[in-house]
Parts: sequence; C-alpha cells; structure tokens
Amino acid sequence: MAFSRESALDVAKVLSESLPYIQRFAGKTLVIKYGGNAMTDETLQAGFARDIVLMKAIGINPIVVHGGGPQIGDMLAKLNIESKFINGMRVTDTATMDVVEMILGGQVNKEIVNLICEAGGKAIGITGKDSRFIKAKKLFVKQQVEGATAPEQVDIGHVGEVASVDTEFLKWFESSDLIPVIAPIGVDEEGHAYNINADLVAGKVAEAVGAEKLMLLTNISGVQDKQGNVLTGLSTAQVDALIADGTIYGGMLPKISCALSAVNAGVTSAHIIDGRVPHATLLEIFTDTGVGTLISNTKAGVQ
Ligand SMILES: Nc1ncnc2c1ncn2[C@@H]1O[C@H](COP(=O)(O)OP(=O)(O)O)[C@@H](O)[C@H]1O
Ligand SMILES: CC(=O)N[C@@H](CCC(=O)OP(=O)(O)O)C(=O)O
Repeated sequence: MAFSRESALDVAKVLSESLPYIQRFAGKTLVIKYGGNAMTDETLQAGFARDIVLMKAIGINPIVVHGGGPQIGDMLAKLNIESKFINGMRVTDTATMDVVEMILGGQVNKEIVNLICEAGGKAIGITGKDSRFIKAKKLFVKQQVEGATAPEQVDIGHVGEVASVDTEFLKWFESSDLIPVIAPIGVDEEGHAYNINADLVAGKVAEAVGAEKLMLLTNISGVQDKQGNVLTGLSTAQVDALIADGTIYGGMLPKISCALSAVNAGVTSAHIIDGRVPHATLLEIFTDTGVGTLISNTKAGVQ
C-alpha cells in the first residue's frame, strides 16, 4: 500500500507510540475468546485474523478460543431440532451433541484457522479431545422450579465444565510459530465428549497458562446497567449485586463468572469487549482507554 508523505509519517508515529505496549506484552500470553455472535461480518473476521497474526509477529503468544452458539443454532434449526438454554447453557441431548461437535470442531474451527492462515499466520485447530488436553466433567445447572423452596440441580445432557487443562501442552505453543485455535469441547477419562460454554474454556485456559489478559469478544459494547450504560470497570462485589437484581443474565452470566474466576486465579486482567468494533483486540492492547468492561478482583473496581 502506498502512503502520501503525511500519512506515512502518521503511520510511523502510531508505530513508534506502540513501542511501550509491544515491550510490555512481548513474550506474554493473551487468551482471546471469539464469540459466535462477534463472527458475523466478513471484513471484521478478516480483521480479527490479521490482528492475531500481528500479535504473534511482535512476540505476543495469542491463544484463540472460539464459540459458535448462533452457528450451532442455525444447523439445529435446519434439522428441526429445538435450541434450548438454561442460565446461558445449551441443553445438549445426543443429537444436539453431534451437531455441536460438527459445527464447533469442524466448520467454525476450520474457518478461523483458514482466516488466520490467509493473513499469513500458522494456525492449528484443536478441540479438548486432541491429546485430551481439556478434561471435562458433567455440569449441572441450578434452576428455580415453580413451587420449590430452593433452586434445583438440573441435568442438561452432554454439557460439561472444565475439570483440568493440560498446561504443558498449551505452553508448548509459546515456543512455536503455531497459533492454537481451540473449539470448546472437552472429554472425560472414558472419552465421552462434552459441550462446554466457550467462555468457560477461555477462562480456564487463561488460568492454566497464567495469561496476561483474557479478552472476551462479544456482540455488545460491554456489561451494561439497566439504563444501557456500559460499566467500564467491575469488581466481584458489584458483579454479585448486578446478577442478584437481574441486570446480568443469559449469555453474559458465563462470561462474567469466567472473567472473575480468571482474575481471582491470577490472570492480570479480563475484558469483555465489543467484537463489532474493527480491531477491537488491538485497541485493547495498544491503547490506555480500552474498549468495553474491565473485570478486576479489587473490591473498589476500576473505572
Ligand atoms: N448486563 C448485561 N450487559 C450486556 N449484555 C448482557 C447483559 N446481561 C445479559 N446480556 C446479554 O448477553 C449477550 C452476550 O452473550 P452471548 O450472546 O452468549 O454472546 P457470545 O456469543 O459472544 O458468547 C448480550 O448480547 C446480551 O443480550
Ligand atoms: C454448553 C453451551 O452452551 N455451549 C455452547 C458452546 C458454544 C459457545 O459457547 O458459543 P458462543 O461463545 O458463541 O456463545 C453452545 O452450545 O452454544
């Protein structure tokens, strides 16, 4: 691309100003969760892939964990299978699990791998079944059933939570050119596959590798209050209150819970950011303002 002398100087200035950020993050691992709802626009997708390649090129170790909820929903609809969620988790019977594995481990995973490779990176697509690096156990959700005094434990099928992540397996990528792209499927000791919410996988992966940042890209500008204002910083106590009064619900619940768990386990910061903004990840890494909501483990919160 040819620049005029003025715009070439602007580019040089931006590059020079990014030096402290490059120095700060070089050698560090960042976990980026790419939500299914943030994957809608082709230009944005290509931009996302390019940003991941840029990170690797300047010495950051990006690990991509992707979702694909809407893409699973589309295929289930084609097959006349109903999509049902409880507390943001898909109720997953055996037929649904087959579709989940096909769409997450097959279609979505390889699309992202392809985009990163097109941008000049070396991506490798994996699920938790590969080398059995994500061990899962069955997840029961709590639901208030009408007439019951306390919430009941509900069995929602082949849905898992992360029991353990093979840190050594993931650390290997830090000394390699390869960029891991992870589909959120786990496996138990007997080899049974589990559908795991992608936010939960991203959080546990970030904890396992001691990530510098966990970035959760979604289709909303951040966590909002009841009036729709974005809450730029949230602490554990504030989150508890927002869940209790129903301000945080549905798909935002697993996001918040994994972000909190990650920062409490030592991940330096967790961010819920708007994947509809071009180069959202670069804005988060290379500017002080950030985009979206920062989750911290401090009592006061960060504004
Ligand atoms: N307080 C809140 N602030 C923002 N979004 C919220 C809030 N509570 C619930 N949500 C919902 O959570 C959604 C994001 O979760 P989800 O659709 O699962 O995204 P993704 O596919 O990126 O994981 C938002 O689009 C919004 O509908
Ligand atoms: C148990 C559960 O709900 N699993 C999710 C996995 C995909 C996902 O998390 O995708 P997003 O990040 O795009 O929402 C699902 O089946 O939709």
